[in-house]
Amino acid sequence: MSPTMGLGLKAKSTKTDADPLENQYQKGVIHLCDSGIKKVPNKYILPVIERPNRNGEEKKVENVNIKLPIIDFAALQGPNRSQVIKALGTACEEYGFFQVINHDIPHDMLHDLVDVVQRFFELPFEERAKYMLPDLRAPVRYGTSFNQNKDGVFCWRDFLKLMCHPLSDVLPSWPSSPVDLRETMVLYSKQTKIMFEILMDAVLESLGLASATVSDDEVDILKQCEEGSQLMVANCYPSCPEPDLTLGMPPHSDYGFLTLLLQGEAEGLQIQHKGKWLTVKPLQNSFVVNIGDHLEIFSNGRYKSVLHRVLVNSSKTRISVASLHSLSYNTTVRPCSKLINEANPRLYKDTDFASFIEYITTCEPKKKNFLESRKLN
Ligand SMILES: O=C(O)CCC(=O)C(=O)O
Ligand SMILES: [Fe+2]
Repeated sequence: MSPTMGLGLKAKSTKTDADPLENQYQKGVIHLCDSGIKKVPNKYILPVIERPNRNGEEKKVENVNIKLPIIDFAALQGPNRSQVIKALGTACEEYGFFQVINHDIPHDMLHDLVDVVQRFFELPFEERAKYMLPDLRAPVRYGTSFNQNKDGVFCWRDFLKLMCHPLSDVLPSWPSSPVDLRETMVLYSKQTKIMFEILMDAVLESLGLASATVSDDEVDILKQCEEGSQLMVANCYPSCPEPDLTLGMPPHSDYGFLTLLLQGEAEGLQIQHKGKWLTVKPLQNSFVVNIGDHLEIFSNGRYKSVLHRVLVNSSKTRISVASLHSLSYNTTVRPCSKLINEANPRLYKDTDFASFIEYITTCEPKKKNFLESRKLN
């Protein structure tokens, strides 16, 4: 007899009650949809409390659509910069999200990117499966759900993650099919990196850190961003027969400093604002930018990473491409010393990208639980 049984504790069942289709789900939702399913399998059905559109009132479109604060990228670099910086600071404090227009990334390039990503997701499963690697640090990773090794309920999403730094090291691992994928994604990653650096500079200015030599040891944070990490995540959310039962992505915050998101015409992204889920209205050729956990830490809580999630729909596949930027793998992220004083004591411990990866290897990512684990007291 096991030593715990006599104490009335339940012995762990040796019976395997694994779903026989578990293996199938690991292959992703595109694969699942290709098999012609008409209903959402239990594996994807959320508990009622976590489902979208729980009450009819949330369906009244006029109540839920939101136009995010707009940041004019061209104006940011012109004579009205100080006004734009002010608007940026307000957007960061009130929403944690903003929409960037008038940027200088050619629209053709955005179109080509979405097109090549779509063609990647349309490749035969065996071709995509070459990149299904369990190691979260792999420079290229194809997968499904949010964290398929940990998620109890699966999300209605497949993804391709590409690390972008250092490019010459990672590029040979990127998918070789479609043939134009590497070239298109390299061009795009370089453009988004430049845009990130310009936006970070503006964010620092909005925090009153114009000099940019701001970290404890007087290391230039912008320089660290320039040498930092970039992860591109292409998301595919196939149309779903019962979209009210599941989510494309669960509520989460992004780990880095800023995320630059390109979404197509299909709605789906929702952000949490004042306790409500609001749908971000897509604006053609613009970027949705949001604050990640590392910027929340760096700003010592002045700018907060905001929970967001993705709804799926029954009529069309949705594609999005997120570019996540932070410092390099082992560089410490800590609250900026100039933002700490008696009235604003230090709120967070030191962290880095490596600790985040370690955390999600061992815990189910839920909402902002990584950031919570970095809070002092
Ligand atoms: O697809 C979207 O709209 C959002 C994607 C997202 O939140 C992410 O990749 O972290
Ligand atoms: Fe996200």
